[in-house]
This record gives sequence, C-alpha cells and structure tokens, in this order.
Amino acid sequence: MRWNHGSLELLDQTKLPTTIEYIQCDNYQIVAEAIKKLEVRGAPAIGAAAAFGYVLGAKQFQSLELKNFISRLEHVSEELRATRPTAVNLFWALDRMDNLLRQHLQKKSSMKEIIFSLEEEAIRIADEDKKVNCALSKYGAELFKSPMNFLTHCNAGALATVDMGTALGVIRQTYADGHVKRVFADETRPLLQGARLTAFELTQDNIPVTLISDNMAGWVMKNKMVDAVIVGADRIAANGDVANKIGTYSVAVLAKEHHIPFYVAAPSSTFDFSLDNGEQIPIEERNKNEVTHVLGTQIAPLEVDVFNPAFDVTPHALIAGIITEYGVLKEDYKKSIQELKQKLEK
Ligand SMILES: CSC[C@H]1O[C@H](OP(=O)(O)O)[C@H](O)[C@@H]1O
Repeated sequence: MRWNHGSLELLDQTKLPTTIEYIQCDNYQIVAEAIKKLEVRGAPAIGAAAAFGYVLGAKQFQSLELKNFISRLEHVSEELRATRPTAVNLFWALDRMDNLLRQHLQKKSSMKEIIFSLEEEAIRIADEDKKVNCALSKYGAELFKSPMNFLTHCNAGALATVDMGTALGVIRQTYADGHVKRVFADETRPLLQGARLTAFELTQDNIPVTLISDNMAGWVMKNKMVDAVIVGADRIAANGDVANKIGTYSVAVLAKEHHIPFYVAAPSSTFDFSLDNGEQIPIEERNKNEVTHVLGTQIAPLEVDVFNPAFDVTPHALIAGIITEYGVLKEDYKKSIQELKQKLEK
C-alpha cells in the first residue's frame, strides 16, 4: 500500500497473481469496500488500510462544523470496524485513531492540527508494522539454525502486512541466513491465498516453494518432507489460542500427530488481551459463492447449503511458539502473554 497524502493506493489482491492492478482510494468508502472484498487483506494490512481510510474520512468532512465533523468521523470509524470481525489489528488501529481524535478534541485543536495529526498516526502505524515485522522475523529465524523444509498456510507475507510479512517474514530472514531448503505452501481454499499470494511472493523472491492442495499437507508431513510449520494470525487470545485462516487448525493437528513444531508469527498488535481464550474470538462467515465457485467458475450446485467460516482457532497446546517482535513466547502462554501485556503498558 502507498499513501500519497490524500489518497491511498492499494494493490488489488483479488487480481493476483495474473494481474497487477492498483485501487486509488480517495475516500473512506472505497477503503471499506476493499477490506470487505479482500482486495486488501491480512490482519496488519487491514489495520493500516483502515487507519488511512480514517484519515480519508476526516479529510472528506473537514469543512463541516465541529459537531457534525465528529459525528461523521464516528460513523467512518464504525463503518470501517464493520468490514471484517476477526482480525483484531483492524480494531487496534481504529482505537488508536479514535483515541488520538479524542485527545485533540479535549485540547480544542484546530481542524488543521487534527487532520495533520491523524495522518501522522496512520503513517506511524504503517511504519511501525515494517519495523515490527523485521524484528519478529529476526527472532523467528534464530529458531532455525539448520536447513529446514517449512510448510505454511494461507498468506502471511508482505501482501498481508505493510511489508515483509510475519510468517513469510520469518521465512525470508531464515532464507537469507541460508536455512531454508523449501517451503510447502497450502493453496488455502476457498480463496486460494496460498496459491495466488504466497506462491507469488516466494517465487518473486526466488525462495524454493512447492504448491500443494490443502488435502496434501498430512501426506507431506507423514513422508517427513516438513521440518516445521509456520503461519500467521488474525487474533490471539490471552491464553495463546490463535485464530487464523480456516484450515490452520487442521494443519496444527497434523503437525502434532507427526511431531513437527507448529509456530505462529504475529506482532503484538494481533493479541487481544481482553479475551481469555479462543472460543471468544468472533469467526467471520463469508458468502457461499466463495465455496461454490472458484475464481468465478461454478463448481457446485447453486442450491447446495454451504458453511464458509473464514477462520478457525488453534488451541495453544498445539503451538510450539508464538514469534513476536519482543521474542518468542512459549508455554505457559497465559503467563508469557501477561508479561507481554505488561511490557506494552510501560
Ligand atoms: C499476517 S496476518 C495474515 C492472516 O490473514 C489472513 O486472512 P485473510 O486473507 O482472510 O485476511 C490469514 O488468516 C493470514 O494468516
């Protein structure tokens, strides 16, 4: 994504890998639609895009009298929050924008000061994400000191963040250290983020990648073709339960069965300290057409019933470590995540 001081340019991820097309967002409504349609997707990327959408909304209504400006911007925040329910980074980013607005209102700042400060905060959120991914990638790479075959699910790469990625950030750093033999990428039905995005990112970086369909993950593990699994996250509860793309839970169970370490890579902004466990994480359910059609081609009877949860929850007991920008958290997750929370509150 690229911020041009008045408009946000987003790479349309629904068109990848065959078409490189950008969406010029000059109002918050276009950003909200882009998040809903997964034109921009991935927890940190959604958060940063929403923050810039908030700035666009503020600019759209800056000529209103203050009372109306405030109510319109509250509506902008609500509309952006309503785009997708699971990735907590969306709400974390919008909370930062709302809190900053409240501070300016208390200080009776001018409209010009408010707009400038909101824009600075959105840019800060984006810049922080790049630095955070670099830091967590270094911590993650320290776990892998010999040549490894990885398996990953969905896309937790540069396309899912502002840059570098989380799970793919660790893989990129580990590759730079000479410790990646190959990455097995699950295609990740129904929207194929693995086939369309992870395979795209890794081939662009000349990192050896083998695309597999989701139902092959168990067999490659059984045949000792995988040394470690690493995935991203959309929301992590206070006990270490992790919500991530649907299919992640199945991969974690398979990894456990085959004694393969299963890692999650996520910035601290993906933790939801208000939730005791993963059962409390809202799981987005999406349109049935995403399952009955593949890239617009019908593959099932239209009248069939469909269940289309976009995420599932992996219990912390299946997770070998959660790689963050503060280091790798391990069991007892409740304790290590509480320590992370205290660190963030300092
Ligand atoms: C680095 S967070 C990436 C995370 O987000 C993806 O979901 P979606 O493509 O629906 O936004 C997936 O769960 C990834 O692991």
